[in-house]
Amino acid sequence: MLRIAVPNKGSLSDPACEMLVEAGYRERRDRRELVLPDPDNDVEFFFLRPRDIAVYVGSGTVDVGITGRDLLLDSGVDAVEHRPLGFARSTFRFAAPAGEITSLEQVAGKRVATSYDVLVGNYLAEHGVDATVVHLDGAVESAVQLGIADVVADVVETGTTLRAAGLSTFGEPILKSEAVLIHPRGHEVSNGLTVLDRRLQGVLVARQYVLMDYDVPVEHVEKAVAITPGLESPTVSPLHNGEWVAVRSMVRKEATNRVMDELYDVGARAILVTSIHACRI
Ligand SMILES: Nc1ncnc2c1ncn2[C@@H]1O[C@H](COP(=O)(O)OP(=O)(O)OP(=O)(O)O)[C@@H](O)[C@H]1O
Ligand SMILES: O=P(O)(O)OC[C@H]1O[C@H](OP(=O)(O)OP(=O)(O)O)[C@H](O)[C@@H]1O
Ligand SMILES: [Mg+2]
Repeated sequence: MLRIAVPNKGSLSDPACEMLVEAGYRERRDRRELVLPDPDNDVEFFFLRPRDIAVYVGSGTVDVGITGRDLLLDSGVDAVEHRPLGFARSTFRFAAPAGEITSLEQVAGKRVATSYDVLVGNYLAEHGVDATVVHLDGAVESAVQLGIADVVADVVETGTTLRAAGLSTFGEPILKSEAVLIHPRGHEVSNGLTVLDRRLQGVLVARQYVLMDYDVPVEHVEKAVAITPGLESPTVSPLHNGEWVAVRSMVRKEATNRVMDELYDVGARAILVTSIHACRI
């Protein structure tokens, strides 16, 4: 039975649970439930603090987990990323009062407040910057105003929290993060993990693609399929009226309207778009 660690709180928790349900796993009914057996799918879920998940996975006490790339790197444990999961996207950045500190070099000798000491300490060391890391549990944006630090290093999504605290980012992002599926380093990939991974990949593809159907005159079919090449190759079916064919293809969701316009321009008609509920690629 595959043991899977899932965040029980915070930004990662709800989208992780939604993704697992979409992938066909059992749903947690009560947020206080910490262990959820799912014998039908031969897995068992453990709901753990997001920051602890890499520690459990690294120690091999659970087989696989969902956490943030930033949390994985900050944990310093022997676990590796198996697949990015496309949610809880953020950057990890330095910030300081607008105009006061504008480059990484200027961080030398300063105090940097963060909840991610290892991540920040490693980054500073790699860039030859000698600074003091001040550990805080959260709400680090207030650290400068309250005088405990000169700079903060934290998760930035929209930047609203930083702006509200009068801080501006500077330097390159330390990291681009998102939720990731992780497993212990050097671990043989089990059949259970392969199935979980394929299911999650199915959810990602179903979210990223739509199915597009259209009719096109035979003489324009090559131009049309060049616009919708699909993953392998589009399906082209005969129509009762032999001068036309029907085409079905997967198209990236964000390109839907551009592709429909282009198809229309080459003579396609009756262009229909449907969402993909589930898939195995
Ligand atoms: N606003 C956000 N947008 C996207 N991802 C975020 C955001 N805030 C935190 N994260 C991600 O969530 C993970 C942090 O987990 P953490 O336990 O700190 O949750 P949290 O969302 O900060 O909740 P809480 O502060 O209530 O515990 C990291 O991977 C981080 O990148
Ligand atoms: O760029 P934004 O869209 O404003 O989002 C980023 C903020 O979200 C998270 O904070 P959270 O609410 O989890 O509080 P915390 O600092 O206590 O973890 C993160 O730590 C940032 O503070
Ligand atoms: Mg937080």
